Amino acid sequence: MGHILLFVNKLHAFAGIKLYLNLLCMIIISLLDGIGIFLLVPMLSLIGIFDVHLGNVSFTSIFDAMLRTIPTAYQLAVILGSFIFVISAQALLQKNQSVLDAKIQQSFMRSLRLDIYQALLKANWIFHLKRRKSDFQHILTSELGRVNHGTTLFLRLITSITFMVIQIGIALWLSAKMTLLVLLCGILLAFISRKFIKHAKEYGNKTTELSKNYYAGINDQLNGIKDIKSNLLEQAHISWFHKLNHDIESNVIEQVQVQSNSQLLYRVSSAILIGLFIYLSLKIFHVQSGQLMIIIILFSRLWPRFTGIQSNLEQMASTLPAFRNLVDIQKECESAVESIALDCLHRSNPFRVKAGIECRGVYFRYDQSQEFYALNNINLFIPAYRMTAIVGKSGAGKSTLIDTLMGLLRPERGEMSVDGIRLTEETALLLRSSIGYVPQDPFLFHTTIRENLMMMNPEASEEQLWEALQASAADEFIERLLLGLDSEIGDRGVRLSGGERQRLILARALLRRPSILVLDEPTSALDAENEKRIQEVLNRLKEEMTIIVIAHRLSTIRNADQVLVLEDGQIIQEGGYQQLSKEVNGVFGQLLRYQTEMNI
Ligand SMILES: Nc1ncnc2c1ncn2[C@@H]1O[C@H](COP(=O)(O)OP(=O)(O)OP(=O)(O)O)[C@@H](O)[C@H]1O
Repeated sequence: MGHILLFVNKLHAFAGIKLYLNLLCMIIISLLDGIGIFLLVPMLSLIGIFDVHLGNVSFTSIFDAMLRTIPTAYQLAVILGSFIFVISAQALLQKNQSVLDAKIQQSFMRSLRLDIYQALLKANWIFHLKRRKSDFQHILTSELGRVNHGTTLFLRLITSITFMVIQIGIALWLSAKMTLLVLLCGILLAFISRKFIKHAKEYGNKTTELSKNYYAGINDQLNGIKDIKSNLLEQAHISWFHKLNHDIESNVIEQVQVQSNSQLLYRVSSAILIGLFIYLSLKIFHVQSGQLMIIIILFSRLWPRFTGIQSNLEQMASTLPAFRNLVDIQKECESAVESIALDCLHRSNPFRVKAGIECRGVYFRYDQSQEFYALNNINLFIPAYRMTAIVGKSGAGKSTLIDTLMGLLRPERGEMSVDGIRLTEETALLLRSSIGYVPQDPFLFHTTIRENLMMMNPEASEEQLWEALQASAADEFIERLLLGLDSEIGDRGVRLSGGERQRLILARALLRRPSILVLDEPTSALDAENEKRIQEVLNRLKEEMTIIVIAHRLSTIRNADQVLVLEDGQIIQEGGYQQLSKEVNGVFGQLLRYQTEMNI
């Protein structure tokens, strides 16, 4: 329940006065509802429509006196007219309150969604490395939907409780003894129903787990659809999907069974109680028929409130795990938040590297409970306006080193500096704002080429776009497209070849006019002709920026000024390309030899 209260506090902080206005509306609606229904029968009996004895029902004397001032011929019309007025006023207010309710709720959900999304984007890279992406999708869609439902239920609960309290007040005024008896039964019912709430919470936990697996599985399988189809793995995945859906179905049916059991209990207990009440009223308390009529009306109004609240609580219990999930992820994101506000970064001037980047005794581990260091005592200097290449076998630590240089990963030990200034978490972020990054697995959005490029620099002119495209050797293939820059490139750029995607990503990175250009395997998907073009491009760009490039294809880095060879997280060789290629027994010489042999 603590988690729900946390959200209620948030809702309170968010909606403020509107929440109280909503509550006030609810109170007035409840009052009008109570007045309209409860008083109709006694009023009709006052003018002799019903032959019931109202006896000593205290409030009737007030209305009796009022009715006497009206001519008899108009009394029925006045009573029915008042009834219609009260109920219509209540309906009108109810309509407006429903809209206000929806507005509060929807704007609260919008702000919640935005908070979570921002928290996710502002969390540091190591946080993202440790989590499954599908968990975020699950939270931002399914879990937020359940929290939305939980918030609706909570607001409905407040309405029901307000309604009930007011109607209890009116009922107490009508007949204290009978009302207290109904209340006692209500409390008894709440006590018996505790186990239903507990079950609902358990099913809620199971729902969270199952929907998390569903999202993760779907995500993985859709990402690997080509793999599935090429390797004829369809049947295995369909079986997985079948089983998971069966589990989801069973969970929902069990949940509905528990809910319908509780509904059965409420209905049967309601019938028993009504029978018991009528019996007690007539045989033990000897109440008059007027009072009995009021008691029946009162009971039929109050009891559904009790049961409504009860089933509301059960449904809320099943949404509790989603609230907990959301709170946990937000807390985790907040504890992993990058120290500088992103909007500050946009306001600050771009950082330009003048001398170079230095690492001294840098160590990094992905898992601090393990002994394995992905970077182990790294000492290096990357000179500005030069091309530095990082090479090594698979798993040597190249990507980890690049991520550390970009400030995505923080060294566990050691120091990093730029132009002699020590890199803190804050300055590392500033440094990142001046980096253009071309990843190994280029990601493009499902939109036009133009929009994909403009994301990096929304103010770029047509001329600047083509300049970047020329620099990355992407101009020719775009000119050939029917819609040129306005061509849609499909999901993750699927309508382009691997090499075209790589060149487009390079153009996008160049649009930012970065001080440092970081390329992770920039030519892995290029043919020899385009590789040569990229080589020339990089050679030219050296004059404007510092270039760091990871390359398995060593031909790409032929013009590198410095080559760093990594093995097991350590730099085992460094020097110019020509110098290292002459050291035939060195790792670089070996790598070069393997590649030359493979190309023959
Ligand atoms: N997110 C991670 N969590 C745990 N260990 C990781 C993670 N990423 C990489 N590693 C480990 O760190 C080591 C260095 O990995 P890294 O990706 O830096 O190598 P690499 O040289 O870039 O390899 P490749 O050329 O295959 O991309 C490897 O042993 C790898 O298993």
